[in-house]
Amino acid sequence: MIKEICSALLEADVNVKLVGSLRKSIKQTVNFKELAPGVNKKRLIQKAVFDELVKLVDPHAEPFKPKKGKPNVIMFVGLQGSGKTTTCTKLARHYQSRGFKSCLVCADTFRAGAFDQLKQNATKAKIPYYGSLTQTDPVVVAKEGVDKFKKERFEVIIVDTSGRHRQEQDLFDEMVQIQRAVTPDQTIMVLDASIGQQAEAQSKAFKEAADFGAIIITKTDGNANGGGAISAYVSRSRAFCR
Ligand SMILES: Nc1nc2c(ncn2[C@@H]2O[C@H](COP(=O)(O)OP(=O)(O)OP(=O)(O)O)[C@@H](O)[C@H]2O)c(=O)[nH]1
Repeated sequence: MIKEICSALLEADVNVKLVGSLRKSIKQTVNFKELAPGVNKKRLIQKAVFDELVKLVDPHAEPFKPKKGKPNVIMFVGLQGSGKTTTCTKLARHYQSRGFKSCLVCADTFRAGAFDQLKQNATKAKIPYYGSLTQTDPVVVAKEGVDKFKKERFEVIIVDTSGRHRQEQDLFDEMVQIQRAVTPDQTIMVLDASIGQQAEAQSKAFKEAADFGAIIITKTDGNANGGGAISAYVSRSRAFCR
């Protein structure tokens, strides 16, 4: 059974070294020689695997929690099409349903249609939003939006930024400028699960530029390679957004 589980993890693009250490820890945890008769071995292995996987992604740090009664600015960064806009709205709804006055700011002036997309998502989710069809400087839009919502006493202000690649220095500089302008309490990097082992280099580049505090992995529903992103992430020892 352990062999099957390890094969499944390898198929899901989990780093081979991680699978090896996982296998070792499971074998140490489940000592077959000393098992009492009648013990359900299958259950025991399942629990050991589950515990090890949880340990693997445990950031050993308290996840970011917004504070009531004050503005908490969250900025999203990530590659093009990784799912930032979609996830921003999901997170805004998540906090809204937990009693936080939440809103969205579209600082993506790069992609035509980005503001419309955010508007559509936000309207559907009944989340107030801010953006501009005429202002081309994302730093200005981000600052205006955050200032406006702060004045209106919003508690969770989520800033969506445009997608960028680590090779695009100008876009990276722009991301840093937005970060300086809105001084977020938390920066979240969004990673598409299908990126696989590439995630490590990407997250390293983003970490060095924007110093994110958490990662959200998207599209785990449609792709079997989520393990690559997870293992790359584990190697960078960053906190998952929970
Ligand atoms: N299956 C699946 N699709 C998703 C998920 N998250 C986002 N998408 C889809 O992925 C596509 C890109 O998502 P966006 O939210 O626009 O990504 P983005 O990072 O804001 O894109 P840019 O602004 O161009 O950088 C859209 O078609 C989404 O519907 C997810 O968790 N699962």
